[in-house]
Amino acid sequence: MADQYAHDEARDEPFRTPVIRWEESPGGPVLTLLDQTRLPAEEVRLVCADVPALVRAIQTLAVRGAPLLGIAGAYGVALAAARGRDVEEAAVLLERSRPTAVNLAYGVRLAADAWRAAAGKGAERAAGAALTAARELHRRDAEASSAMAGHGLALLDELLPGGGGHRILTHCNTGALVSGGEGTAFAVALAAHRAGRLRGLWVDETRPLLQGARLTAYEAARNGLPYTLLTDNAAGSLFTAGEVDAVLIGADRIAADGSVANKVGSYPLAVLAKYHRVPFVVVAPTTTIDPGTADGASIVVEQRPGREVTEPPGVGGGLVVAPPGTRAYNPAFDVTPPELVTAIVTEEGVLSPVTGGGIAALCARSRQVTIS
Ligand SMILES: CSC[C@@H](O)[C@@H](O)C(=O)COP(=O)(O)O
Repeated sequence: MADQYAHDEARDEPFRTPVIRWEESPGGPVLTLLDQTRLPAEEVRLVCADVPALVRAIQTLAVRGAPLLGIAGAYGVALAAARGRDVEEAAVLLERSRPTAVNLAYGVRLAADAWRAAAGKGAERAAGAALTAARELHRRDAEASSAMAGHGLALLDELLPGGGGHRILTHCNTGALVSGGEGTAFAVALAAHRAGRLRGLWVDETRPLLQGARLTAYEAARNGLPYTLLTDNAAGSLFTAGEVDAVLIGADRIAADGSVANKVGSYPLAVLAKYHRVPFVVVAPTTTIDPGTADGASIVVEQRPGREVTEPPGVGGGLVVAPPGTRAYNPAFDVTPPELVTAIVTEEGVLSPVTGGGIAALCARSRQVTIS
């Protein structure tokens, strides 16, 4: 079955449009985003001149993925401050725009705290402080990416000592499109590829919005990874065929007990992995760990419009796949309990999710903003 992997020619050019960038324009500062709803067809630049535009971009998933949502949220606060808008109101709007990825609240609060701390020094200094906080988060996320890639590859090599190269299954999109750097789970696969130790990357298409097919396959192709796309419901047959050595996913929120919220479809993969004795590894920066959420049941899972299922926007545009009036269940995420998670790779090292106290202690040490 190894021949099924597609070997694409390496195409190393960067995205034509930055994933996220603060820019000065004649009308004032703007936030420039790569519109992820238009990928892979075209790389289109989306310009947000105010917070309502950024909130729309977040809710339509033009900008998405936990670490990038944090960075976008922080820049959003800086944008409101720089444009003389009501920063407290902007922070609330941004934080509420999507509920599950804790990074969004983290980024918003980081920049808002910096703005508040400098508020006594005048509007300009306070706006500058918010922007500095956003830039610092952006930079730290890039550093976290490379650290996670290193720790993740070392873990894979330890868990899978055979010399034949790793066959990794991944879900959703966790690469450069969601991060200040090269991402989370995808960055580990990329590091394995660069080290000559990636035999193949299995990419779940990730229904209904197809982040795997549209975005991960796009990033894999651009980086010359040996990858193969599959429908989400084909994963079971891959495990049965012994074609998966490890599952690598990202996370949107990790509760203090080690429960992991990630793109819907992650939990079934964890169950499959457990049954087939395959490591299930979560790769996430410490900003995704939330000591303020006690357990998996306390994680708020975003419910998205049923229309995304009955008329999937990424599938042929306007294609209707169910009879008119069909109700659809469309949670954006599911929660994997800690006992199904082999390890959590962070920039600080590898954690065991069964030591929930250890996770909370790590958060307390590494975070400047507490989310509760
Ligand atoms: C590093 S990304 C981890 C998660 O944010 C990712 O797997 C995911 O679930 C993203 O969901 P999305 O709804 O596309 O924002």
